[in-house]
Amino acid sequence: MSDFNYAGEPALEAHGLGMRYRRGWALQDCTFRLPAGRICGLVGPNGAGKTTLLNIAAHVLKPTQGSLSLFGEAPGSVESGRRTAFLAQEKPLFRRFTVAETLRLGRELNPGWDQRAAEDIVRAGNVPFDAKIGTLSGGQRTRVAVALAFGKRPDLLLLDEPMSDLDPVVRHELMGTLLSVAGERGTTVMMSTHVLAELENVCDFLIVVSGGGVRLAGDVDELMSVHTVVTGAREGEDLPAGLGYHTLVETRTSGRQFTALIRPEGPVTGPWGVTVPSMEELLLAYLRSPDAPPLITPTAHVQGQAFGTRTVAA
Ligand SMILES: Nc1ncnc2c1ncn2[C@@H]1O[C@H](COP(=O)(O)OP(=O)(O)OP(=O)(O)O)[C@@H](O)[C@H]1O
Repeated sequence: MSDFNYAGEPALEAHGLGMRYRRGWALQDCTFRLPAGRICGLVGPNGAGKTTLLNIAAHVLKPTQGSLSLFGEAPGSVESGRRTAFLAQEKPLFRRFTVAETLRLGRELNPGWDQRAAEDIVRAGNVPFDAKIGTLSGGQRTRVAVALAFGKRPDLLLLDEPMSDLDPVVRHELMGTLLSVAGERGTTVMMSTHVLAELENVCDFLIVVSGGGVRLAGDVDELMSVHTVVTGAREGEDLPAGLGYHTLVETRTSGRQFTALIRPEGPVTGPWGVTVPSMEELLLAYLRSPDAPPLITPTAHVQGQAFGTRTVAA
């Protein structure tokens, strides 16, 4: 995709967003936008602030600083509530309700409810409609929660590690459903996960948070196009001097070899092998190097963005 979508309404936009708990700041100075219609992977180490960010977007938490808007509206507004569905890690469902009663509640609470989509998701997992939620396995409960979220026909789906208790086959199937439903309806998805391999071929947008800040954000093709993996021989104990001309995200050495993920600042010249990183390589490099200079690409860039986040030319 070379024609990046800069224009159009952002589904989610954060300005100087910060959240302080008693123990300290969980998020600080987060500024980025997620354009509508994107499938966004939200990645970061444990305690990075992913759940906090999703909880602010879902109006579960109120930020300490800054603001976040969903389709231009505050998270608590009727309009953004109607357009957004949140699948939290805990999946709070009424244990005494049956599956059918749970879906009926979804139908009563949501004017645009899609009963068929919700039922199809439940049926695909052979979950009995007359079973009480409290008697279901963790994975079956997750399936019902996914059905509730999809049945709402949201414009924005916020998913906090949604598939963590699902077996690999079900995970794959529900991910496929997620993609096809989102593709059909143009739903924006923001999904936190630790399973990096799962994001490849699924996400077209990435946000990496670490230590409470945004380290990387943007369109996947854009991000790939400004990073390069370089491999070559070390010079004595040091990396080749020419590498220092570029922005180094991560360097690793093994024996006399080095591998580096760089953001080239010009032609990469030298006796080195040069390859395009995979999404997993890119994400791992940023996760392993929390001190790498942050990068917010134009698709994720908010007008008047604070100094300290570097942008690349369009
Ligand atoms: N209710 C709370 N009270 C105090 N501190 C909290 C609270 N919730 C989260 N934190 C702290 O805020 C930081 C960010 O937590 P958060 O749950 O947002 O991270 P995360 O990226 O979702 O982590 P994980 O990948 O482990 O789910 C952590 O240091 C956590 O201990």
